[in-house]
Amino acid sequence: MTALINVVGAAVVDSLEAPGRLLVARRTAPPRFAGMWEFPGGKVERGEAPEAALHRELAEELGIEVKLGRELESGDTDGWTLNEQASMRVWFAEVTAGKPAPLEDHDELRWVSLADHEEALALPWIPADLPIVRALLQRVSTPA
Ligand SMILES: Nc1nc2c([nH]c(=O)n2[C@H]2C[C@H](O)[C@@H](COP(=O)(O)OP(=O)(O)OP(=O)(O)O)O2)c(=O)[nH]1
Repeated sequence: MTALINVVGAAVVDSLEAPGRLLVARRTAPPRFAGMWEFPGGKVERGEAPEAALHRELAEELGIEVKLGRELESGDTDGWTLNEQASMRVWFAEVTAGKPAPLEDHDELRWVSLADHEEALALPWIPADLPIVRALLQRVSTPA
């Protein structure tokens, strides 16, 4: 699929080398997504590289700088399908500066276990994110 809207998201983990926890964020808007959990990130702007968009969104929304790790491959160059119009590419990331805070678009951040899959899966995620979360949990429990 060729997405009209390109979204980028971060799987912020405590350590890229040995991920044990994942940082998840609860949205405040729009109403259909408010209260649901997601990967922090947002839309890529015209002329912007996806990785640059992700750094920008993480600085704006959480006040952090990150080092990006590998991409969570979806099998599609556009990334993971969110709906008929939008796809999201997701990268692993580790905080290099700042302490994550819900500055914009979120009212709660939470570090969840990557070992106890139920902790992450029990959250009310944006429904389109669930296959991504499952793939991520699978990915981190399978050594490269
Ligand atoms: N950031 C993010 N957006 C997601 C996820 N899952 C999902 O379906 N989406 C959708 C929600 C939105 O329709 C779209 C991303 O839009 P956004 O509102 O986060 O983008 P943005 O920060 O650039 O904000 P704006 O341009 O709408 O003001 O992708 C996810 O895990 N993270």
